[in-house]
Amino acid sequence: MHEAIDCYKELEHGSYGEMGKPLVGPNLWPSNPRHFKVVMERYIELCTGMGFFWVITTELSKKIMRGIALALGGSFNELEGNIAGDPFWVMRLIGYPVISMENNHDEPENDVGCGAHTDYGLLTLVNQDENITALQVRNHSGEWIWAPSIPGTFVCNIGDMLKILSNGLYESTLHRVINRSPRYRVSVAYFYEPKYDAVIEPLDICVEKTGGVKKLGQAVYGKHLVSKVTTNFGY
Ligand SMILES: O=C(O)CCC(=O)C(=O)O
Ligand SMILES: [Fe+2]
Repeated sequence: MHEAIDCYKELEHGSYGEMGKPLVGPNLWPSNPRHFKVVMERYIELCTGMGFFWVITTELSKKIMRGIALALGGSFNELEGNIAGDPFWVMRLIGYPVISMENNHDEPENDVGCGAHTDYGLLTLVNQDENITALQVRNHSGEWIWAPSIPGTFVCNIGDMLKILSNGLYESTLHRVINRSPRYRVSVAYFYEPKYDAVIEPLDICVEKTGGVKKLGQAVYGKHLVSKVTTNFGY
């Protein structure tokens, strides 16, 4: 079980037609604490790198994507333009309550804070609560391994869209959260995504590296997002 505040890049009326409709309108920022909106917008700006020229910004996700583009054998801006020239983003502030032992067995109840899933977009930067190890990722051998928090770092997850672009060279890693600690755990997950209407398909350079055959079909990012979100939160 978990509780979360989700914020999405706000779309304007009419942008991206029918596909954009679920994301039209402003985020409902809590008024308490008072500076919450300002702080979160700055955090998002630092992660996205879309600040105005007079505002210092780190361009963190863009720089990581440039490193990935070079590592895949492309030009530094291979993943920009029609792919992520105008990136979409999602931000989740997540709280994982302390588990309950109310069933009078020694087995904890509701200890799965977030079920096994892959992230939808390009890259996720997870800022974890220090001193609570709760995030697990599944490795190649199918084992769940813990991803402990390392102070001053993010855990970076590859998303479904980067798996397609790389023709499967990169895996969108399955992960889940199990909070068995006696403390409420908080994490801040920032999702760096393609352009909302980007048509994502394997890059030629990656197809060449993987035997010349496209192993994965194309996807329209916005449609993938909406279908995942509406099935994940089906209430
Ligand atoms: O809380 C975490 O460490 C991970 C959260 C997560 O995987 C997600 O929100 O997609
Ligand atoms: Fe995730």
